[in-house]
Amino acid sequence: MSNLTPCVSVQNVSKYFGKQQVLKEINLEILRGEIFGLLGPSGAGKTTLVKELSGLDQPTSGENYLFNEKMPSLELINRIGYMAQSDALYLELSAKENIEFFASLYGLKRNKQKQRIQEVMEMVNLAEHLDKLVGDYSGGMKRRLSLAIALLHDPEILILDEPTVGIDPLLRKSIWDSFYELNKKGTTIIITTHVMDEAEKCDRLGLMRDGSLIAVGTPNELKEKTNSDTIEKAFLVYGGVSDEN
Ligand SMILES: Nc1ncnc2c1ncn2[C@@H]1O[C@H](COP(=O)(O)OP(=O)(O)OP(=O)(O)O)[C@@H](O)[C@H]1O
Repeated sequence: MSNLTPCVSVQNVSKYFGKQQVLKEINLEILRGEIFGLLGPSGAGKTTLVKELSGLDQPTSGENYLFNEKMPSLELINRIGYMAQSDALYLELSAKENIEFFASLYGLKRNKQKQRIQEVMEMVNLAEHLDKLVGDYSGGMKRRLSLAIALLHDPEILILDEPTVGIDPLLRKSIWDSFYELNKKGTTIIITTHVMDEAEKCDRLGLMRDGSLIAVGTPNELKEKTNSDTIEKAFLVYGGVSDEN
């Protein structure tokens, strides 16, 4: 649960790719210790926004701050864990070699590496598959390995771009259990999704459409304010689409 101190502040952020405006004057604060979900259809701008928060891209105008530091900031790299939508893994190497590579990038000390790698691989249920070539992993296994890599350095903010795509419901539940576990220990989690049941698991949600943040609140607030019994219906109301016809 959050302690009401913002750790992320998005201030008047707009982003253009050529002439296309994909983020439209976004203002948002994410609190320390919360699980914050960005929900919206494909193309809404979720990935663009989380990439900026991870320091991988920059706004055309406006500013993003993490821990009061303007992004992108090299100094913050070790405090952020980012899991991209597509896996950035070396298919011709084993999972162990992949994860060791990232552990060295993060500067994890040799004696700590082994223990930490074991911990995160157990968390995502892959400890038995450490020596397998990643090229032989299934899609879901690759997602889980990417998640393990994002967790390696025990980041204070974990930014996850559709982390459970291609993962079966049972494993999705166990991965969400790990998120809750990390969150209990104080990790702030920012997650993009277009899965409604996943949105319900977040402390607060930001609803995005066509580059705009159209509403922010707890799942219950969003439903109550729109007289809706589901987040999906609330989304339609905020988006200006009535579902009654
Ligand atoms: N590097 C880029 N160059 C040009 N256009 C881009 C680039 N990255 C994203 N876009 C465009 O920006 C818009 C928003 O894309 P973005 O990936 O942020 O959406 P999203 O909400 O994450 O969608 P999805 O759920 O499909 O990942 C899309 O129209 C996309 O085509």
